[in-house]
Amino acid sequence: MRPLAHGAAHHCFGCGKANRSGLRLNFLVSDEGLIVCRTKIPARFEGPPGYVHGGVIATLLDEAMSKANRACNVIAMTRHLEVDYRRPVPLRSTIEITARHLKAEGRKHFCEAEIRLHGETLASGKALFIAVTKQFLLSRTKD
Ligand SMILES: CCCCCCCCCCCC(=O)SCCNC(=O)CCNC(=O)[C@H](O)C(C)(C)COP(=O)(O)OP(=O)(O)OC[C@H]1O[C@@H](n2cnc3c(N)ncnc32)[C@H](O)[C@@H]1OP(=O)(O)O
Repeated sequence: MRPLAHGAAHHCFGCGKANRSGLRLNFLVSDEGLIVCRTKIPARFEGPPGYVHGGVIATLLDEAMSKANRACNVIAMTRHLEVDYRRPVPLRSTIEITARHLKAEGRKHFCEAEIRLHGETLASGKALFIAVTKQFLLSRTKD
């Protein structure tokens, strides 16, 4: 596994190093394109007492899948996301988030992701991403 180089999105809520309120996730990538992130989610992202907020769980899955696209040199935005909340995700425990790019059909890219704790799958997700140009993605950065 090697560190996945990030793009220009330094303020990204998921991975931006300059976003002090964000999750500041770090991702690894394998030679086969598998994305892995091991992290502890701080208490400020609480939903149910002691557990991660469901919206944040969706963010973790979405972020990991977007990195799976990136590992394929694809810049894409999430068009459709589905999440299975199987078990609550505890705060402050080292969870493992994995994601992979499954297939592409034109601009459509299909990915899947999981969050695990001690080998048990707590949440999983699938998403459809649509490839966009860098110009489209950065078109609002000067506002
Ligand atoms: C600098 C580097 C930094 C790199 C930084 C990288 C940042 C990554 C961001 C991380 C992920 C995010 O959080 S992104 C943030 C959350 N997402 C968003 O805000 C996206 C908002 N949505 C949009 O702006 C737009 O919908 C787009 C751009 C995604 C797509 O618009 P579009 O180009 O008009 O395409 P659209 O027609 O809607 O859909 C394309 C195709 O998908 C099909 N399609 C649509 N929905 C479905 C569906 N549920 N199941 C199957 N297929 C579907 C359509 O039929 C169509 O098929 P066909 O007719 O073509 O066959």
